[in-house]
Amino acid sequence: MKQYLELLTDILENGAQKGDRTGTGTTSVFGRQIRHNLEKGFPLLTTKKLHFKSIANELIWFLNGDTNIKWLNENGVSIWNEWATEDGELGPVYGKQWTAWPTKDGGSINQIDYVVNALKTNPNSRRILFHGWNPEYLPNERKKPQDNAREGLMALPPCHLLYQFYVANGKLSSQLYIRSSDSFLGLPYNIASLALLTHMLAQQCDLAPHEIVVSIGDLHAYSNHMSQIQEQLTRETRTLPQLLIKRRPDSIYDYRFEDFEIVGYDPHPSIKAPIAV
Ligand SMILES: Nc1nc(=O)c2c([nH]1)NC[C@@H]1CN(c3ccc(C(=O)N[C@@H](CCC(=O)O)C(=O)O)cc3)CN21
Ligand SMILES: O=c1ccn([C@H]2C[C@H](O)[C@@H](COP(=O)(O)O)O2)c(=O)[nH]1
Repeated sequence: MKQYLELLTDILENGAQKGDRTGTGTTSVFGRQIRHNLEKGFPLLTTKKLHFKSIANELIWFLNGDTNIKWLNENGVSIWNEWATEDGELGPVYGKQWTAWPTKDGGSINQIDYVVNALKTNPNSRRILFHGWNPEYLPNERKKPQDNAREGLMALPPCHLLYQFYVANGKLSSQLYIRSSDSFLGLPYNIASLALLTHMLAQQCDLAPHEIVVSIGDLHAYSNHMSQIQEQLTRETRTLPQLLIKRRPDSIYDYRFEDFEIVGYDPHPSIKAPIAV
C-alpha cells in the first residue's frame, strides 16, 4: 500500500487550495488511480490502525438496503452518525439505490442481484456494474444533510458511486469510481470495502479474487488533517494481512461480521482526525 502514501505525497506536492462545502478548506488534485492485486494480501492500511468492523458492517448494511443508522450503531459503527436525522434516517443513500433503485411505476430494481446474476451467467459481459448516482434524489448542497434527509433526499450524494466488475480466466477484478475522496479518513475505508466486496462476490460466483482498481475524481486532504498526514508519511509500510472468509453464506446478502477474520494485521497505531461534516 505504498501507493496510498504516494497519493498523499502527490496531494501535498501538486494540490491546489480549494474551499469546500463543509467550510474546512482542502488541498486537492483531480483524477488519480490506485491498483492492488488481492493475491498479495488484503489492502487494510498498515501505516495506521483501521477499524475493520466499521468497514465490514457498513458494507453488510449497504447490501441489506438499510439507510438508517440504528443497525450500524447497534453493531458498533458510528461513522454515519453526524449526517443522520434524530430518527437515524439518511434518506435514499447507497443501500437504497444499490438494492431498490426506484422505478417510475412504483417498483424497484435490485442492482446487486443483476451483478451477481451477470457474473454467474454472462461473465464476459462488459455491462457488469451498479451505481448509486440517482439524480432524482440528490440533496440540495446549500441545505444541511439532515434537512435533505427529512425531505426524502439523500443526506449526502454517493462518493463511491460506480462499481464495475470484470472476469477473465476465472478471476474477478473490480473498479470503483469515487467522485470525491477524503484522502485521510474516507479513502482507506473505500479501498478496503471494495476489496471485501470483491472477495464476497468472488466466493458467491466461484471466481478467484484478482485486482481492484480505485479511480478518483477530486482527491483531497482537509486542512485540519495536515499534521496527521505528515505523521503517517513518516511511517514504514508493513506486510499486509490476509482475509479469511470462514463460511460460504447462501447469498451475497447473508454475510455477517463473524464470517470474516483478518489474519496477521500488525498496523502502526491509529491516528485521530476530525471529520468534516
Ligand atoms: N468528510 C467526510 N469524509 C468521509 O470520509 C466521509 C464523510 N465525510 N461522510 C460520509 C462518510 C462517513 N465516512 C467516515 C466517517 C468517519 C470516519 C472516521 O472517523 N474514522 C476513524 C475511526 C472511526 C471508527 O471506525 O469508529 C478513523 O480513524 O479511521 C471514517 C469514514 C466516510 N464518509
Ligand atoms: O465513502 C466516502 C464518503 C464520503 N467521502 C468524503 C469525500 C468528501 O470529503 C465528503 C463528501 O463531501 P462532498 O461535498 O459531497 O464531496 O466525504 C469519502 O471520502 N468516502
